[in-house]
Amino acid sequence: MAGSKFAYVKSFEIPDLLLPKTFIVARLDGHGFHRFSDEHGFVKPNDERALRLMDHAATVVMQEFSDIMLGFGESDEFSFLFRKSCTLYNRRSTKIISTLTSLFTSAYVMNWSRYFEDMPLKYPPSFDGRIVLYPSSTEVMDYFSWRQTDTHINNLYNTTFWALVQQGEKTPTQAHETLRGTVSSQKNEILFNNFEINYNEIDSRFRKGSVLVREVVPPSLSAEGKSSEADIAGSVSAKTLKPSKKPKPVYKITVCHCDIIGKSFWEEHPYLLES
Ligand SMILES: Nc1nc2c(ncn2[C@@H]2O[C@H](COP(=O)(O)OP(=O)(O)OP(=O)(O)O)[C@@H](O)[C@H]2O)c(=O)[nH]1
Ligand SMILES: [Mg+2]
Repeated sequence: MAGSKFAYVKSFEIPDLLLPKTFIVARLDGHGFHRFSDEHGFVKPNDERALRLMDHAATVVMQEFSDIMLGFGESDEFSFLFRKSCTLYNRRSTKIISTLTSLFTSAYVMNWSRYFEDMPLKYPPSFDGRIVLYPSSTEVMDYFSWRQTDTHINNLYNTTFWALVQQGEKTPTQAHETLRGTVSSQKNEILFNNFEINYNEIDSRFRKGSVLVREVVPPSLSAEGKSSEADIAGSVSAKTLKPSKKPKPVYKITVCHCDIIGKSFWEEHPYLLES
C-alpha cells in the first residue's frame, strides 16, 4: 500500500532506538507462573525439570543471538546481557525484545515434553520482556549481583517454608508466621536444627541460579580459529593489498551455577564486558 492515501499512518510509528554504546540487559519473566507451576505439578520449592527447561530455552536464544554474552536464570525469569557494541536490528528496542521473548517462549514450548515427559502442557505459557540500558560495567555487575542475591533470598525462604510445611507439619500460615522477621542465619538454624538440612549442601542450581556464559574457544580447539589464522598468513605471504583479517573468536555456551556476586567472576571473564 506504499504511496496510497493511507500511507501517512506509518508516520505514527515512533522510532524506539536504544542509546548507542550502552549495555543492553533484557529480562524475561514467566507470566502468571504461580498458577502455571501449580497446574503443571512443579515440585516445591524447586523443580529441576522446570529450571533445566528454562536453561534450554535460554541456550536456544543465545545460540540465535550472538551478541548475547551472558544469561542468568532463576525461577521463571532469565536475564540476558548484550555486548555494548551490539547493533542488532539497528538497536530497535521493541524489535529486539519481542523477537527474543517470542523465541524463548517457542523454545520453552517446543522442548517441554523433553523435561516433563508425563505432564502434557495444559495451556500455552507466556513470558513478558523488558530492556534496561546500563551506562557502565559497574551497573551491569551490580545488576547480576542483584538477581543472584534475589535467588539466594527467595530460595532460602522457600526451602525453609516448605520444610516447615512438608516435614514440620505446619500450615502455610503458621510457616509464614514462624519465618516473619527472621534473618538468613535464623533460617539456616531452623533448617539445620529441625530438619538436619545444611543449606550450603543444597544443589547449587537452586542456591545460585543458572549462569550461561559465552566462552571463548581457544583457537587451537576451533576449526574456525584455524582457518582464520590461515587467512592472516595467506594475506601476508601473498603480499596483496587486502586488509588482513583478525581471527574471529569462536564461542560455545556453557551452563554453570557459580557465584557472580562481586567482581571475581567478571575478572575471570573480562571479555564479557568488553565492547
Ligand atoms: N513449585 C514451583 N514453583 C515455581 C518454580 N519456579 C517458579 N515457580 C512459581 O513461579 C512464581 C514466579 O514468581 P512471579 O514471577 O513473581 O509470579 P507470577 O505468578 O509469574 O507473576 P507475574 O510474573 O507477575 O505474572 C513463583 O512464585 C512460584 O509460584 C519451581 O521450581 N517450583
Ligand atoms: Mg513471573
